[in-house]
Amino acid sequence: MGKKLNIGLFGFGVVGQGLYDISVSKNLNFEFKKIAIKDPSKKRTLPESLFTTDKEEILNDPEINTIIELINDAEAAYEIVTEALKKGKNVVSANKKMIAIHLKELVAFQEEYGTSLLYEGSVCGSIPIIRNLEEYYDNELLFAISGIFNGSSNYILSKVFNENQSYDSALKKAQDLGFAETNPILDVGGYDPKFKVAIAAAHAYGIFVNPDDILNIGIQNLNNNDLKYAREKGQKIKLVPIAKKLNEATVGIYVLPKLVSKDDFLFNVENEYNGVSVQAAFADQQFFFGKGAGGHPTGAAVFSDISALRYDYKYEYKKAKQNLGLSLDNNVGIEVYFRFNSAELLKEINFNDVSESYNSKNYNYVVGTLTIAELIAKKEIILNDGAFVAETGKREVNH
Ligand SMILES: NC(=O)C1=CN([C@@H]2O[C@H](COP(=O)(O)OP(=O)(O)OC[C@H]3O[C@@H](n4cnc5c(N)ncnc54)[C@H](OP(=O)(O)O)[C@@H]3O)[C@@H](O)[C@H]2O)C=CC1
Ligand SMILES: N[C@@H](CC=O)C(=O)O
Repeated sequence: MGKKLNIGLFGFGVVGQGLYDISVSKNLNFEFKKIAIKDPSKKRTLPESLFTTDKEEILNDPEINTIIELINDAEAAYEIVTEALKKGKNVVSANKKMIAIHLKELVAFQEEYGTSLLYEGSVCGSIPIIRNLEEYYDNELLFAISGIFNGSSNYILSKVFNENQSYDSALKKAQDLGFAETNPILDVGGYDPKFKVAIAAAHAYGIFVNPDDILNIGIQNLNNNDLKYAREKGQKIKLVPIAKKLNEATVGIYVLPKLVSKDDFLFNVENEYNGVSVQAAFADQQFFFGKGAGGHPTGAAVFSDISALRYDYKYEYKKAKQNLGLSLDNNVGIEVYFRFNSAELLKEINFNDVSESYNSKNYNYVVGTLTIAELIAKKEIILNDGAFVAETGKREVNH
């Protein structure tokens, strides 16, 4: 049955409540001793005596040996998680922003204080990708890991593409269903999948990358012309993060919308579902599919981490310990569909070549190749123009 866990839970929102619902369905020898929340005036589904707004009441309780951090504030989460690890408490978190920004330091804290931090729910909700990267692919050379890592933006894309709903109403539904981050620009702007791919890259390649160095352009400027372009080509638009090995020394990591064809597994990943494609040297391509957002799917991943802590499970960061010496390189060439409003913007963008160009009063685009570094340099003016960029995925461009 494993050792008894006395749990201090932080956060009783979508995921916290989802976790609680799951926990009452099975006796795993753990108990929620206290739950920290922010707003004491909110109505709760559990007795008031279980709740506190004082984090120290939990962190200083010697009986509480396990902290589950499920709050919607990355900075406060960092304080809670580091204090818990330093006090010898094991932690489960689903806070991808906090983990991606601080991962290197969090690994060091685990080693220094002999504690364990697990975060399966932080990457692609219910899909057990971190444990698979850690345990199953520990000795496998990985060429790439990519897919759909954000439930909200995929939900929006499904609704606008398949059901002709408006972008705004689809976003509102994703928020109402509890899929979206408190600030939804994290979802639609590609920040959330960037945090997730940065975490996955640490386990796939042993590199700890500052998320600020990774390109993220999302679906925030998508319009009907972009949808029409994809439909005419029999394709769909998906928001796709990728981490891919470029050579013996470098890895390319970025998040961009992508035009995907019927023969791509991602084509049929709809709504809040996520899909993770792993391209490995010997196993070849493998595909993981499951719900990427929502209280119960994410709660299930958190529940599995809690269960693993009963047996003192820790990530070993095996790829990082292999000292592969890999680093991020943004000098990656890609082909993009680039729809823009102002001709001035196009003049600012350094394309290596342009294979297709269309101009009319209300719709202008080019298809051409450029580097991720160029998109990073011009990201602000691209977004301010209302331009939309999507990788075509058709041409492998040498870098
Ligand atoms: N929703 C999803 O599908 C998924 C979410 N995640 C991640 O899980 C985490 C939680 O998300 P979610 O449940 O959706 O968020 P919610 O907004 O639904 O809930 C957040 C909870 O955190 C509490 N809270 C906020 N600040 C503090 C604080 N300083 N101390 C104590 N409690 C605090 C809130 O309290 P109060 O109730 O008083 O407002 C609330 O109960 C986030 O990191 C998110 O990115 C990960 C995967 C999927
Ligand atoms: N906002 C996130 C929640 C899960 O990580 C998403 O939509 O995927």
